[in-house]
Amino acid sequence: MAVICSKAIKRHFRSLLSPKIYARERSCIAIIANRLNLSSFSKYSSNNFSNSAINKYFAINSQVKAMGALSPLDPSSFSRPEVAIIRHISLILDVDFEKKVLKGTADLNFDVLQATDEIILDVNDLIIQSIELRDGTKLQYNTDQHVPNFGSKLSITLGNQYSAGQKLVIRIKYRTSPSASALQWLEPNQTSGKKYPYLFSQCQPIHARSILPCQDTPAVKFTYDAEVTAPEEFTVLMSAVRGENRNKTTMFQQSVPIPSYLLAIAVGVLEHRRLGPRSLVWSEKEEIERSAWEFAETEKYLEAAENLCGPYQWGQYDLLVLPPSFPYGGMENPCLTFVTPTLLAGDRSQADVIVHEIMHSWTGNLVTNRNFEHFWLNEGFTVFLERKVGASLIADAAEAKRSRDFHSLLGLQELSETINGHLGSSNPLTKLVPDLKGVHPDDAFSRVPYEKGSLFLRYLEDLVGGPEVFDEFMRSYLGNYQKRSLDTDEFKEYLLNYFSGNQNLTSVDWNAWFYSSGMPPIIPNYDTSMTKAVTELVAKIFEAGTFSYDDVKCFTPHQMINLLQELIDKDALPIEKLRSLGDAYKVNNSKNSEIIYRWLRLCIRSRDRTKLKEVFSFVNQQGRMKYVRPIYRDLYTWEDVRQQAIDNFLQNEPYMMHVSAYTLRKDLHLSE
Ligand SMILES: CC/C=C\C/C=C\C[C@@H](O)/C=C/C=C/C=C\[C@@H](O)CCCC(=O)O
Ligand SMILES: [Zn+2]
Repeated sequence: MAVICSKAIKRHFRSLLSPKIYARERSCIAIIANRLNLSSFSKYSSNNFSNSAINKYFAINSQVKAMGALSPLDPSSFSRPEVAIIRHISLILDVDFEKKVLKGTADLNFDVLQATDEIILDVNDLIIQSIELRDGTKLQYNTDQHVPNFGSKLSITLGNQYSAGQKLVIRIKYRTSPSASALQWLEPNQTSGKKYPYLFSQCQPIHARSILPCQDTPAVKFTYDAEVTAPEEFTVLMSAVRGENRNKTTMFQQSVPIPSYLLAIAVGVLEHRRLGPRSLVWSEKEEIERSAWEFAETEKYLEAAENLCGPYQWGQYDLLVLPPSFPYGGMENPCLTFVTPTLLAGDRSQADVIVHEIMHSWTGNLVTNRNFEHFWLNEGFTVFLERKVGASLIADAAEAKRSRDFHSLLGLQELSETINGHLGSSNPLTKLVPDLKGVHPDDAFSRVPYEKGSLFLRYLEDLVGGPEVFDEFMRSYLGNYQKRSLDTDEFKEYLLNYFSGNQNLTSVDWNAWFYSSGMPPIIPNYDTSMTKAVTELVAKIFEAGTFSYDDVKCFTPHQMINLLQELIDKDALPIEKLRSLGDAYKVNNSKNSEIIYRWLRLCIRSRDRTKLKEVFSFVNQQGRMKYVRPIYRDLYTWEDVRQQAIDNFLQNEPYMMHVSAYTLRKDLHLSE
């Protein structure tokens, strides 16, 4: 159908345009023809092909032309690192809370790899003031048409031909825009102290280009230093080792090469407490004691991680507890993990998020996906290692194995909800390695790379002989690819070479694992002893009408999560039954956000209107997308409250981070 459609569209344009224009636009028409679906085509092929349709064609045309400039190596970047690659960036930033802008000077240090007289970078929403060489020679530059969400291609003319092997430093003076997609500028009333504003960034996947002109692809890794000036009362933190602070200016140094998505900055009125020899926890004063208690075991996790993966290479490992609008559980910014305050459960039950972020110090941060189609190499490996390290903290070997398998089963449960519930099993975004041409990585984000990826590694581990051999392989892989980026094919080749005598690997259907949509082709034989009690209780819940705290009093917080998630996957319970379950199992007054989130979803599913106030207050008080997005999607399916959900979103949108507003608009069908 696609071929017929594409040929028909080409024929149609040929009949409409003059031969001269058709010849000029031919290659663009071919791209458009391959991208448009049949329903869009019918708009173009209607008999009264109006002026507005022609205008629309030219608008699409120039956008497709601009998108055609995206790199063949990374579908999310315009840059051309194969020509000249950034090795180091020196940044000078001035934080202006009044105007909500960063004023910056970036010295980009390149190694030229191919003869060239041009450098191409990614920018989004930046105001460029000047571009010059180190000797002050001004350079000409051009910013191409803006492609929504991808930004623009910035082409810099060097004036002279540079040859392979030469070094080149380009100085760019610029300003960010108040709407920079990587930055959230918080008003004082969005902070705990309510007195000072706050700034934080989220560059993953492709938002660094809204903070500085760069090669915004994880194929490129660079070291950086920075000098950041902010008003007196504020502390500036970055994804780097913090140096001295003089005259409102703080110095930073990151001497391990990082991809652009790991650049990070936070500026607020902050306090800190020591957690261990290489760790501080930072937050506003109001959260600092709770944070220091919740994350007190950080050094223990770091040591367990080092036992598995080798020495921690980043020097410092600090935590920053952000204001509630931070959109993720955690972000693995090097030297300084960013975390949501929803982790402050008061029982250390969300320590797995900290272990996850620590494991990124090896997988993701040292060994990095080449582009976001291979995101599973970051996240699947990290989840896999997180569960190994989590288990290694349990003294009893049999219990450790049971616990590892239990957490894998929880992951499988989330994967199943994502694939069978939310995305649909034929959705191409359920492939382990999706095609991201024309797809923004934020639109592709789901649990799939995390859980399908880690499950695949567990399948391989079982196949090659278990943890003893596979742990050795992991260390070899990490050593080989550290400070580099790779793709899925390179991983496969490395594994097959490493285990070259192992016949079991001949049975792996690589194509199915990497490129089939839906659930994984094979599910490992996990130990179900910790889910058994939950499965039995679920059966009882659907039969019995009465509940007692005795049913769950021996459950760990994660078994409680397992139970609620099981109920989410089943038919909605009648309201009265759900209410008495909530009272008996004391979920109504839980402090654990993982439990509250699932409980509120169950209440929505049972259409309990009396819980709506609590539901809206939960989504308005914190912005962790893992919670907020499924709740809004559930509310959208409840027709009677759909408009209320949309109104609530629109009212709160101005206080959300870019990525939250962007994805929620789609979840609520307010944008495509
Ligand atoms: C195949 C997937 C394709 C693209 C995804 C690439 C980037 C995803 C982008 O949207 C950014 C993700 C950032 C994630 C940061 C932290 C997460 O690990 C948090 C997980 C959810 C949570 O616990 O809140
Ligand atoms: Zn992660």
